[in-house]
Amino acid sequence: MGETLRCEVAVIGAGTAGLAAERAARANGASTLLIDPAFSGTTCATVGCMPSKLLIAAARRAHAVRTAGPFGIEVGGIAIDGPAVLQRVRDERDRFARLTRQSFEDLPPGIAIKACARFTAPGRLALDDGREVEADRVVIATGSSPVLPPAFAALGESVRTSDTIFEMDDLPRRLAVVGSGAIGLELAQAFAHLGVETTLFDRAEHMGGLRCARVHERLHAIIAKDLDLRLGVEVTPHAEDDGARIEWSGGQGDVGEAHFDLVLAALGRSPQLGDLDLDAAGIAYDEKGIPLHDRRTMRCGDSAVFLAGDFAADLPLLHEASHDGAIAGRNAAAFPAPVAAERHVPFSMIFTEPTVATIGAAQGEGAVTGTTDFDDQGRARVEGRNAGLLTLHAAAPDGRLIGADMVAPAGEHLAHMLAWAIQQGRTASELLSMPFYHPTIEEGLKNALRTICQATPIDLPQDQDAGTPPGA
Ligand SMILES: Cc1cc2nc3c(=O)[nH]c(=O)nc-3n(C[C@H](O)[C@H](O)[C@H](O)COP(=O)(O)OP(=O)(O)OC[C@H]3O[C@@H](n4cnc5c(N)ncnc54)[C@H](O)[C@@H]3O)c2cc1C
Ligand SMILES: NC(=O)c1ccc[n+]([C@@H]2O[C@H](COP(=O)([O-])OP(=O)(O)OC[C@H]3O[C@@H](n4cnc5c(N)ncnc54)[C@H](O)[C@@H]3O)[C@@H](O)[C@H]2O)c1
Repeated sequence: MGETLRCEVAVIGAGTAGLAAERAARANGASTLLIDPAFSGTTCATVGCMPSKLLIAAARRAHAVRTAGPFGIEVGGIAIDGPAVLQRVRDERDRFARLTRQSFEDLPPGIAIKACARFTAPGRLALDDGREVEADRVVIATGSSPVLPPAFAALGESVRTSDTIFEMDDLPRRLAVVGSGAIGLELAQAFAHLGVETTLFDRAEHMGGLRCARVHERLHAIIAKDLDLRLGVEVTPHAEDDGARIEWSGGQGDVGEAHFDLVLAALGRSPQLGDLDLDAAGIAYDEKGIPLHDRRTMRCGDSAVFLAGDFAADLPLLHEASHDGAIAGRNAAAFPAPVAAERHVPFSMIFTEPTVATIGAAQGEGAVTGTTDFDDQGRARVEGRNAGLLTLHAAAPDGRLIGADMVAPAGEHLAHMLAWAIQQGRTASELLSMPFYHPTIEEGLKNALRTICQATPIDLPQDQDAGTPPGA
């Protein structure tokens, strides 16, 4: 029998969510243990947010240079040095991962336990090094991993997921990206802008979780200019000596096959259940194995188990993982009197050019929708980034903003502004009372806001000008 470690709060998984949970539990006075088999860095730093944004940054440079012609700037002989692009991605990524690992070293002695955990009973964990943990409360924060169905796994060396794509030595010549969610869209466009001949497939007709059909139509037109886009198709992969052959067929008569050097499977992520053995934890879970929990407390039923991060499969995003962790950690420490937290407005972005974002509620019954078209918006046109559409949804009768869908230039800034306004319960009229600098992309929002004002009894504030300066 190995050693038994005891604590008030044990956190399983040292990713963004687990680190936040341990920090919060300790700050609230609990004795803690943080258990992870690797302590190699978070998904965000090692294979997620940061390497993907680094690749996108290189792609943006390449795209900007290639599209400089209309500004009277001719750049001849553009050469993309694939190994150098990927090396910078890894070098910068490794720096972020190193900083994350340093934060493990800052943990008080004895808290980090390098092992894989599984439940043997409520409040009891077996570690794979033979030790046991007895904890009054447990936070599960084991994250998620890429889905790779057997037909794709059978491609061997010719298939990559986001876990392995950044380890390539060089860019492929022809790439198939299967899955047009956040990962597929971001990486397919980035590789295409880096000169890789790219085809993006999805069995669904809709990309990137956009809810508004008009915004999706605009996204479709933008992405289809960058790469070969095939939505609504079933894909069958076949291994070949020097890559893979993809056969596809769809309801619209889109049938074909092509050879690719590499396939990127971006088919979604599933929670890392591993051999946690949730039955032994004494908690109820759904058909996918996700424990039933309350998002405001992150507590599973009336048990002493809490969830945080991608494992909870609510909104698998970085800012939600850290918020989950803070809520779960505090409540695990405060047990048995959990505090219900206000959750952020649901808010997700996809870092394509232009940016895709969905915020809050979709266009629904009773909602008033205003639109901003960026195809001819002043500042967007000045910058040669005039492509995109934004729909802004407000509740009747007061024009309180409730949600937005967009594919928009400077979308990451617009999306933040709107997410904050929506979370604060602001009305269209209140936003129009704020200063809008000229000429900016933000100014474009006025169109959508004014439409909402006109459709509600609370019209444009009387002390605000209703005119439009040139290029607004
Ligand atoms: C390619 C990609 C790009 C992304 N880009 C963005 C983005 O731009 N913006 C954004 O907001 N989000 C993005 N995300 C999502 C974001 O990275 C995740 O939501 C976030 O990292 C989840 O953190 P986590 O703590 O839940 O999981 P993780 O960081 O994965 O941590 C889970 C930890 O649990 C450990 N573990 C697993 N099983 C056990 C066990 N049995 N015992 C002990 N430990 C265990 C693992 O070793 C790991 O360290 C991206 C994700 C990917 C894949
Ligand atoms: N910018 C960001 O915030 C960002 C970036 C990347 C990832 N992420 C996070 O990572 C999560 C996972 O991303 P993802 O893109 O892998 O998942 P996803 O669930 O968003 O998209 C998966 C896509 O694959 C398609 N698909 C599944 N099986 C298929 C098959 N056999 N053939 C064809 N198409 C198939 C689905 O229809 C879907 O469109 C996201 O939900 C997001 O939370 C966030």
